[in-house]
Amino acid sequence: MQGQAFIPMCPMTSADHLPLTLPDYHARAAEALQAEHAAYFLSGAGEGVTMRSNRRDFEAIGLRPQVLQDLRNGDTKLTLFGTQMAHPILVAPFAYQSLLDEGGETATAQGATAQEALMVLSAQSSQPMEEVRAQGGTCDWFQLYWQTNLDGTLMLADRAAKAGFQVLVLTVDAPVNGVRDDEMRTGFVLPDTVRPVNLDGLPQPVFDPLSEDDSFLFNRIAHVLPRWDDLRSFCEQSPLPVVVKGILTPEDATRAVKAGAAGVIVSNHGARVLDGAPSAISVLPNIVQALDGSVPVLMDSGVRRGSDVFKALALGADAVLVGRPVVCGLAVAGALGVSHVLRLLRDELEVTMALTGCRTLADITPDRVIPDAHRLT
Ligand SMILES: Cc1cc2nc3c(=O)[nH]c(=O)nc-3n(C[C@H](O)[C@H](O)[C@H](O)COP(=O)(O)O)c2cc1C
Ligand SMILES: CCCCCCC(=O)C(=O)O
Repeated sequence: MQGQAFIPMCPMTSADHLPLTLPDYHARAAEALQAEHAAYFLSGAGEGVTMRSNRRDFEAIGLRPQVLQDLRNGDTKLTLFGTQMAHPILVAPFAYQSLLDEGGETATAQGATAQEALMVLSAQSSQPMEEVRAQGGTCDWFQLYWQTNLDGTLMLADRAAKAGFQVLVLTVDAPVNGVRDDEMRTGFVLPDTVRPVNLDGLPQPVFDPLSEDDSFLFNRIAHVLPRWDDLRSFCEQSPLPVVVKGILTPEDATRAVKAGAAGVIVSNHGARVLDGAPSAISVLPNIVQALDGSVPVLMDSGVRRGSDVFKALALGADAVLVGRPVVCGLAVAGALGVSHVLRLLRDELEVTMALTGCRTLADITPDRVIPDAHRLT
């Protein structure tokens, strides 16, 4: 053997190796999913303008190293709504998880629990909320959309409270689906085996089949869409604190808090709704400033590395949520994949903290980042 090159029996190509990074998970998921499922889970609205901004604007933010800091006894802990959490990375609510892995939302909850990551269950879950909760663990928040009227929305909220969820997330940025070019091209439809089971029995909007209105949306759907007064009534009567998800301007953030929101999530829904909307990270600082510490501010959309978590925290977020990374973890390796992507994000956050001299989350202040790194010399 001496002097001979070692030739492995089974040479590993880049596609063969175990997924080691989040981009590996993304590549594997894109390859493994049927085209129409990849379109639903991985692509965004329109031509992907907002999708690209979500990444570009994170990448434009630089990090300021800090050396020789005392990092002993550091941690990534925080408290949100009275609950202590090991780190600030939450699993975003996303629909129809059984399309990705037969374990569905339960598998995601297991992976999240293994990493002490709080999970937000989507109302569009493919498994009953009680079954997912029955696993125990960290699936403690429930996300819902407005359900036609206040009674329907409260019905779902009361059921979530009875199931033991602790916080409700009301998503307000998708009163209608975005225009999803890729879904249209691939013809995505839900198969008969997967449906939003938690919505069974809730009021459905009644449309007049004989109406001659020429705009289906404005004339026949708008009357069941929520307005600010509805948010106020819901916050007043909700059995649990309500966090409003899908805020992109300081005006809407302030209005949501005035209406009773216990927190807001700055988000463009992972670029799935309004193509052309700004990235969440670019609007975060102004929203944080407008709310001035009155309620917790979370953010999502485009978080792909632990350093992105760090950047969002430096710009004022209390915590972040991740969607696609968990989608990919679940699609590639079920609960184990979810756990692995969350571990990678946690580790990267810790490494970023160490290299910027931050011992705790409180040390991650705005001066640790360079907002527009490309313009600075
Ligand atoms: C396939 C898919 C389904 C989603 N379903 C929901 C949902 O049911 N409710 C909701 O509030 N947000 C939903 N979202 C948006 C996520 O909660 C989150 O805002 C977004 O994924 C964050 O962006 P990221 O994927 O870039 O991390 C969904 C996202 C994806 C990718
Ligand atoms: C009217 C919007 C329902 C969408 C449910 C799932 C979701 O939020 C998504 O992004 O897809």
